[in-house]
Amino acid sequence: MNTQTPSELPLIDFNKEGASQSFFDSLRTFGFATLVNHPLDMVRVDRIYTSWRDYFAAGVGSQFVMDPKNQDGYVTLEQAESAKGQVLRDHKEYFQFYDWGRCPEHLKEDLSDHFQDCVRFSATLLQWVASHLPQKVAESLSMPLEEMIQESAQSMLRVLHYPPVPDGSALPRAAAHEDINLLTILPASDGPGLELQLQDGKWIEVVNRPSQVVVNIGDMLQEATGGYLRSTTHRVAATKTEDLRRGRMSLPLFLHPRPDVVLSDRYTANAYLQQRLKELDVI
Ligand SMILES: O=C(O)CCC(=O)C(=O)O
Ligand SMILES: [Fe+2]
Repeated sequence: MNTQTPSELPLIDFNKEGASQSFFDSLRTFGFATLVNHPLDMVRVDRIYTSWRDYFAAGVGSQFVMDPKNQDGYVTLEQAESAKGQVLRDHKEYFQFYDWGRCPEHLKEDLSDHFQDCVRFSATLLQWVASHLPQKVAESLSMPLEEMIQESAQSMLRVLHYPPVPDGSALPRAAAHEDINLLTILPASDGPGLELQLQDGKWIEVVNRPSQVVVNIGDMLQEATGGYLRSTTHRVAATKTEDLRRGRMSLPLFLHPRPDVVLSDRYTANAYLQQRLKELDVI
């Protein structure tokens, strides 16, 4: 029997019979799954990239600077997080959008519509995950997975801009890290660079197809399933100079449970999040 992990992510058709099983298997093997024919509007995603690229280029007004208490708003290159254990900051700027949070009026409709679509889509994906968990793991959950996100004000959409990296510089775009949340919904970026780490330590490319959406497991889902579903280390690491000379946009939706949701004997979602934000030095 070949027990080696395959080295390429399968491309899963969201509407095909058996999609939920393929999705689950891919998450279990890679911590990542790639879907096509999904319900997200990719024309809108492209529009978001174009309008936000212009918005960042023009300079973000001080009224939108990130508020450390609420976490909504714009984070500058100088304030950007560094991945856990890293010294260098990631070379990125971003805007953290919550459905209750601040947003420039002319950019709000697309962002808000995309946010709502992602949350609806995620509920289906969480049902898919739940339907394939071994009984013992399913029974250990404090509540059904899709209930954990109902009425959650914590889910966050991040409009990310990685500016061109100067030739010869070693600035990381996004250094190796794991996501904190339950699931991350990542529609295709406008350029390559995303890589994930297999369990044997090898890095593989997450091929960037314009129509796809990538879904990955975050640490909270790992915690809630007692490690049955693992959150996978990933990074944005363009290696070609021509890619680094170009900026890059991406739009991850970090799906969070309500703060009071019990993830495990050790953590509520809120206790977990506060601990991780402290480690990242953002609070
Ligand atoms: O930009 C990307 O493609 C991925 C970003 C990412 O992993 C993150 O922001 O957590
Ligand atoms: Fe990530």
